[in-house]
Amino acid sequence: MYPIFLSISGRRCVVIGGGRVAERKILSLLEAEAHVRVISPQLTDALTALAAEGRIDWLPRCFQSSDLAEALLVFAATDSRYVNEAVARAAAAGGQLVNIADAPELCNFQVPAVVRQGDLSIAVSTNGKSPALAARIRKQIEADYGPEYAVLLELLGRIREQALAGIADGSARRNLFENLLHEDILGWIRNGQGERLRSHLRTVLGPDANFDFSQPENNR
Ligand SMILES: C[C@@]1(CC(=O)O)c2cc3[nH]c(cc4nc(cc5[nH]c(cc(n2)[C@H]1CCC(=O)O)[C@@](C)(CC(=O)O)[C@@H]5CCC(=O)O)C(CC(=O)O)=C4CCC(=O)O)c(CCC(=O)O)c3CC(=O)O
Ligand SMILES: NC(=O)C1=CN([C@@H]2O[C@H](COP(=O)(O)OP(=O)(O)OC[C@H]3O[C@@H](n4cnc5c(N)ncnc54)[C@H](O)[C@@H]3O)[C@@H](O)[C@H]2O)C=CC1
Repeated sequence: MYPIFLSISGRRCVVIGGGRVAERKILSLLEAEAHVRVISPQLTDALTALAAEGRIDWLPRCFQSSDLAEALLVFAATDSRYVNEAVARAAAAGGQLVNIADAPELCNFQVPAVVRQGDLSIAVSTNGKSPALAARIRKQIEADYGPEYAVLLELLGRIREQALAGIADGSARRNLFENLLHEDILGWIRNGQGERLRSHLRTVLGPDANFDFSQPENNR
């Protein structure tokens, strides 16, 4: 398996089945701003509400192979092995990316367990050997990666954008990015030591740096 982070905003994703597993997949697709179409005779209450609000398209019927047209990603999450296999075959015929809920061997992509803090994402895969272990590891990681990572990334992202535009020398830029990551920087953010953080940034960026230092403190 080759790990990537995919931009699916505004892209059509088709989910066959509307039960508990389909619901979990659909909620994460909506978080990524996908255009979700669900094909299933029945939906969970949460999915029924999303369909009523127009946040997902619902075709209240059984799967037909023509349903996969224009889908970037295809998910089969029915309780019928036979239907899920038919979805896998139709997707393979169209060369599409497909996830089959009850058959890891028919998936050409699997959904990882994910920890998020702002722009930081940490994804865990067990290659289908134990989703329960993936979920356990996700919870352990979550305990170690608090909101200070989101604040730090927001800050580093802004500094990096300015450095990419303003510092022509690549090795000088790399040194700067390394030096920014002081071993105590997360602690300063976590503990609200804004003055200590700003003084470090001034040291690394230089006294003349024209940079707005306000965000990390406000974000706490
Ligand atoms: C191959 C894969 C395909 C895919 O779905 O992409 C797949 C397949 C199957 N899952 C099954 C069972 C469970 N799946 C979960 C939960 C999650 N499953 C997810 C991913 C994946 N599941 C992919 C592999 C990822 C990997 O291993 O790294 C997560 C990470 C992501 C997500 O789905 O969003 C999400 C946790 C999210 C989180 O908590 O962070 C739980 C726990 C629960 O429900 O709480 C159980 C019950 C406990 C257990 O069985 O371990 C079964 C057997 C069904 C049966 O018994 O019949 C199959 C089919 C089979 O194995 O044959
Ligand atoms: N990949 C994963 O993370 C997990 C996968 N599973 C597997 O996922 C499958 C689904 O599990 P649940 O969501 O709990 O089942 P469920 O019984 O809650 O939902 C099944 C859904 O499939 C729909 N359906 C049935 N036939 C259909 C057809 N011909 N066309 C379209 N939709 C159809 C039903 O209307 C229902 O909405 C099971 O095979 C289960 O073993 C279970 C747990 C986790």
